[in-house]
Amino acid sequence: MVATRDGNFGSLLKASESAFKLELQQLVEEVRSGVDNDSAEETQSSMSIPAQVPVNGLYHIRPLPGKGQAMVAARKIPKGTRIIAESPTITLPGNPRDSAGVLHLNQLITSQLSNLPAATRQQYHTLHNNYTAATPPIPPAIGIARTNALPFGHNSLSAGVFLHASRINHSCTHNAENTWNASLGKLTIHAIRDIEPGSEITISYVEGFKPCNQRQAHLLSAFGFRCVCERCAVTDSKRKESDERLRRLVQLEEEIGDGVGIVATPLACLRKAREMLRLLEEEGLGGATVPRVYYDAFQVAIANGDQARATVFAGRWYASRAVVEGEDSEDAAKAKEMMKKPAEHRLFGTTMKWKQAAGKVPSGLSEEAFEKWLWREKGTA
Ligand SMILES: C[S@@+](CC[C@H](N)C(=O)[O-])C[C@H]1O[C@@H](n2cnc3c(N)ncnc32)[C@H](O)[C@@H]1O
Repeated sequence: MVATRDGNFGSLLKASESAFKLELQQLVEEVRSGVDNDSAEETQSSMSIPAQVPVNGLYHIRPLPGKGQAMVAARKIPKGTRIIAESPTITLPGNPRDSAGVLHLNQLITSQLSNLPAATRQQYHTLHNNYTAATPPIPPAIGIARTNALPFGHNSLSAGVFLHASRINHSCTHNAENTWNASLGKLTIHAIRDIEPGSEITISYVEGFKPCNQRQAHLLSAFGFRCVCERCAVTDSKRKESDERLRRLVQLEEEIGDGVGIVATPLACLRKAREMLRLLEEEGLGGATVPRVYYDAFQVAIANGDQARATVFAGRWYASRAVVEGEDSEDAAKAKEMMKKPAEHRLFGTTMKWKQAAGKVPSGLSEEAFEKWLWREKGTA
């Protein structure tokens, strides 16, 4: 069911006790300030109402031992569900942790906060501040921005602080992914695995394929905690295996990304893409890299004139992108277009080495045989 903001607020008012009047007033302002959810059953404030009341029917925000506040699933959240779509409370032109101009940053944040309702301002100041003991001291508004800023997309310089999404803790085996939806102008959080009721909803604070010690160093210096997730709290030999997979993922990503292999050694490129998918699965990383790899495989096929395989890869690119960002994301729309018209891609026919019409996707094959065909294993055309 799609909930409207007014509708949610109206039902909350009816349900409220007078003791919550002030908090509900804060809630009005908070809801107006931009928390939204496509699949929401109800939208409620996590910070101003009792913790046992689920927000949007999907999650609670409540404390967890050793982690401060956390976002916890209120019911089973299937893979691909949009858990939240939220407007930033404040926006920042760059990563506030990189910023040298503390005075300028403080002015930027305080001037945005001063334009917000008092309750939203108050809520901003309840967010976690990991920099209270910094030397030299830094203003709380900046400490909060540094602790809670989430980027507006992969490699984006801009970032924002969010009243709900910024409560999501980190895990290296995160079950949700944060992305910026440019057409909505909102940050979205999607479940990238099924999430059981009562389980914590987590995202990754670490970019790329960093080995365990680098992840730990970053999390400790930027966020002040030691990660004890299932990928970090393992035996030395398991950690070595994991680090080796990550090293190989970095290498494969670089090799595929150089662009030359797509036409010079396309078969090797396809093998590398397939190996990446296998390693990602072994590492339990089901996030935004998966659609990127399928896009690479799509490009290999289409650059060499194979519209049949390109169609299938575009379908997988689309499906995996829709899981992490939703069907309304720009990249999902592009993938959908390529599924229908692969020959319209700019690389189509760079060579016609693998020329094949779109209608030549084989039917009636077993799953195994289909995969062999798709990845051009020996003996398949
Ligand atoms: C963006 S905030 C997340 C919400 C925060 N827990 C709160 O209470 O508002 C980041 C901070 O949460 C805590 N945190 C996040 N992930 C954690 C984890 N896996 N283990 C322990 N603390 C974590 C750290 O204190 C970190 O600086």
